[in-house]
Amino acid sequence: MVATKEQGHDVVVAVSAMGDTTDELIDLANKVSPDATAHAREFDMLLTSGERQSMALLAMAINDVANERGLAYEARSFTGSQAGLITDAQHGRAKILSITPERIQAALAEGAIAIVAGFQGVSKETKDITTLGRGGTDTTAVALAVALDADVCEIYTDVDGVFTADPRIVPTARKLSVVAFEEMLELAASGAKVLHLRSVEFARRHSLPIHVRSSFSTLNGTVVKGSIDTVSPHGDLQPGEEAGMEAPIVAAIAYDSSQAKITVVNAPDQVGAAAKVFEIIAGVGINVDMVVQDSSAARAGRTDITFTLPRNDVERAKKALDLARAELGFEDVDAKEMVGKVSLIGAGLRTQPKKIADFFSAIAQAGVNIQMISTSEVRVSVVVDDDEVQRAWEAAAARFSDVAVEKVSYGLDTNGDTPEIVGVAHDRGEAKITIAGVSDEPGKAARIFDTIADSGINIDMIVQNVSAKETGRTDISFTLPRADVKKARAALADIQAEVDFSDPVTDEQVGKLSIVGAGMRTHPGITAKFFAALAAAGVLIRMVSTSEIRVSVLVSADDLDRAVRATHRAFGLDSDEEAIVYGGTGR
Ligand SMILES: Nc1ncnc2c1ncn2[C@@H]1O[C@H](COP(=O)(O)OP(=O)(O)O)[C@@H](O)[C@H]1O
Ligand SMILES: N[C@@H](CC(=O)OP(=O)(O)O)C(=O)O
Repeated sequence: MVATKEQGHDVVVAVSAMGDTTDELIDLANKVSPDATAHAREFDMLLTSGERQSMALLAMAINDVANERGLAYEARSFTGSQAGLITDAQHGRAKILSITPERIQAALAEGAIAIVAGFQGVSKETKDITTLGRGGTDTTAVALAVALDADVCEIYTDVDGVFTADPRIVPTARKLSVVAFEEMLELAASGAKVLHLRSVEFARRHSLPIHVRSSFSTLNGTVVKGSIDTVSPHGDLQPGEEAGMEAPIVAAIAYDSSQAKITVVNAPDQVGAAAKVFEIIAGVGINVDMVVQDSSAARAGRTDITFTLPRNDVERAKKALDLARAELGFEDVDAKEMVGKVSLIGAGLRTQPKKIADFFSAIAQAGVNIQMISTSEVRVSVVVDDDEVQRAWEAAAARFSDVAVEKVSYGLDTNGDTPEIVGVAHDRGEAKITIAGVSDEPGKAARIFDTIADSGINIDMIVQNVSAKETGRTDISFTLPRADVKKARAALADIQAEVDFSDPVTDEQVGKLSIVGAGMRTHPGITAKFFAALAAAGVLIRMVSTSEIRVSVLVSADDLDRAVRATHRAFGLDSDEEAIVYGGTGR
């Protein structure tokens, strides 16, 4: 900081709490009150004190250095509220509405270093102190950088940058020098906690580069910048003025009617089954797009694996799979040549699930049945019958009026230079809920996810796999933060009779593993390679979901670390040197 200031730059610093301070404050609150978080206003007031300690102490330390060296500047600390960070009134997960950083600008104009307490703001409506949610200091830093029109936002952490995997799990992970915004979004959303998801989203909206680097060394870290997405508009995505700086944005509704879908019906649910299916497909040079698989306890050791692919490749894929029927032990290959995909493209979709629910409900109201779902931070896609694509798209476009509408076609972009994947991320904080026996009619998924969204729960993976068997029933599975399981079950119980499904089954012993990279759009066989690595490590895949540039699988919690290492190795990401983790837990 001092060095940067001495180079003639204006410097604003956002600080987090020291060490385990935030966790200690939470423990303290729990000792005083049995249900501390119920006192939402006071809980937030308490938690913001950790950052206030850091900012004041840091300002003193810098001022001492300046005095000692006879330098002509000072450091001044500001709370989030003093820095003009205006939020909505949702305690514990407040969203930034606007920033009016006049006091910071005045301090800079007087030559001071401004130090701002991270992770906090003040509610526009109630004037109460709010917090942005755990890890929110990254978001404070990026938001301030945007508001102050800074050249770059540097995020200091306890590793040298963003690595190809968490260096705590994979010591031979490699540091990436540059990562595109969409790739970083997928990594952060998949558990790479080195950057807070919301901070990446914020930076992407405003095209502000982030430099992730170590607090303990002066090495260059990782720069997050640039877009790989040719479909989604990027740059200055602007939400409506009232909605605030983090409001979800729907930038486009896209559709593609050149797809086909194949379901491998009743495959044995055992290690290596999915790997074999995709090895066969990759072997005939076909690139798959969406993949879903969900093994539910109700299916007694059997699972369906469904994927979409270019229509021209269907016959070839079906033939190749049929030849391997005996080896693979599945019952049937069901090919549907005429399906299409409708996608909602935008920003902040996952952290504000209401938009996803709206999308499903618009399609349901048009009487169109959803056959497959895939979700990511920047895109939600559904597969529907080809002759209903147009209708589904029109309904969605009407619901999200004022948005750009695009027609995109499926295909490979041919830039072969991109690496297959940039990294592997993992997450141990999720649980899986399966709702079996949902009748396969328009509107059911919409009702379920609308209810979950109303409880303020962010859903992660969603898999709905319409079985080729004519049962008229489907299973819907999704993953969510483990802490929200109780709330979700209560919400589901309320609509169980109305929507009509069997008792939801919860599994908390799960871990999620994802591979991320723009390269998977150009390299066929990535899914096969991923699944083969898991099979070789003896890891059973329990659920699969994909986005354009990510493949995620759910595995047993006990298998997670092993699975991460095996995958990292299989994609040739291991480095000869061990990464340095500088200690400290940084909470
Ligand atoms: N792909 C990754 N690259 C770098 N670090 C990662 C990655 N995935 C997970 N991490 C973890 O993120 C940690 C840094 O995040 P965090 O502790 O939240 O930082 P801070 O407390 O400094 O904000 C690292 O110590 C590392 O274990
Ligand atoms: N202190 C807050 C905010 C924060 O950003 O923390 P960290 O930088 O340690 O992730 C928390 O623990 O959530």
